[in-house]
Amino acid sequence: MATEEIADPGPLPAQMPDPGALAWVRRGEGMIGYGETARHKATSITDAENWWREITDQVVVDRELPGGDLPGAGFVAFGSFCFDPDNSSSGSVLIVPRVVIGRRAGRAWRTTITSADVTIPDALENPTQLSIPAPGAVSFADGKLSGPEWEGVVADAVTMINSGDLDKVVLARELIAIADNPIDARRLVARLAAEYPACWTYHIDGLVGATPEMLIRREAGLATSRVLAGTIRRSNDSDQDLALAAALSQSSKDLQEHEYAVASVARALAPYCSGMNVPDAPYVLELPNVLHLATDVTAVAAPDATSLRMAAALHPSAAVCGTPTDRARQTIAELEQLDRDRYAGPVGWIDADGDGEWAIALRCGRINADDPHQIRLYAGCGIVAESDPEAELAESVAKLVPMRDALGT
Ligand SMILES: C=C(O[C@@H]1C=C(C(=O)O)C=C[C@H]1O)C(=O)O
Repeated sequence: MATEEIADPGPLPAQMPDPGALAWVRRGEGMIGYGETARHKATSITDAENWWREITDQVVVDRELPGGDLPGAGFVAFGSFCFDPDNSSSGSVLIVPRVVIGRRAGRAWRTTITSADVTIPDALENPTQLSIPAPGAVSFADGKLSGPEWEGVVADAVTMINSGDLDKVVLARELIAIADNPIDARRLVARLAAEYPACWTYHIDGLVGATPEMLIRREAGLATSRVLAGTIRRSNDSDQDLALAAALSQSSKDLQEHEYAVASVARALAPYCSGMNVPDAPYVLELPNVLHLATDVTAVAAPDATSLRMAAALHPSAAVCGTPTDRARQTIAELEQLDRDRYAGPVGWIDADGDGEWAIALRCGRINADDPHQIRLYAGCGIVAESDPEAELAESVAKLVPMRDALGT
């Protein structure tokens, strides 16, 4: 394995040489990976962490980035995990690419990772950006449930919350997009990264999206988690958006939903950290399509608490599952009628020191590996006692906008 400093490569999404290339991009920084040195089909996040420890022990480092450590500039794996392996036909994966092109803090690098006798094909050595075909006309079909049927499921959840031991449950729905031409993840990555620079845009093994929610980032011993819960659709008018932001930050329904999510993160993180800071009140995170209540939790990570270990402890947080966790997970399995696949699971990367970023795979879709004309899009909403099914459906529609737009002409 060798890392060298390179001249600024330009926009990272334009560095993806083939539709399978891996991407992790935010505000122009991040990494593109291509080729595959190793792939691990993980049975759980903990299993992935064990595998990663084993292979990092075997790595021979020929060259490191001169002048210090930049997280990610070296041996890395990209990963994507199922939301609930017990209720999915899909699996989780950790991929070590052959080549990584990265940019961070004004520096750019190229890492080459090969196992003993693997040579890097020329096409991967010198990626040339071909013109990427547009998906053409795209039509949308409901998944198992239509919008009104999903509203019925939300109403059932509200009834359960009001009569039982469940406080909050996150219910999701899917939309199937069918395109005239095969859907190329590179085009989606480029568009999402341009439109949603504050989000983490990713592509790993057919799962592509731009998420605003960071489950856990570990960097040089500092752990950070961005918790989101409580959402309002934006208008097209900035004065009205200000009023909406004020309403959101005072809405007791949204504040309660948010509080459940923050408490679940703080509780799960506590055994792995010291000096945790949990702000008293959320701020409003503005995205082009929606406003979210947001809280950034920070803490000092214990030396052996790798980013994957903390992700295993945090997943599933109340932002994507509910409260109490087990009861919410069971309710999702009973009511949702959806294979969440890797939607709402951790997605991100880890380096040899255990630093890394694991976001929650939201605002995303999974390209059908057998038929790349199809992609399944997902969106979910936190349901609490005061939730209104019609408003939740509208919220899910707003959350589908980034992917729908990225697929558009
Ligand atoms: C579940 C999703 O989003 C989550 C649910 C939110 C909510 O209900 O307000 C807000 C952000 C996310 O934590 C999604 O985008 O699919």
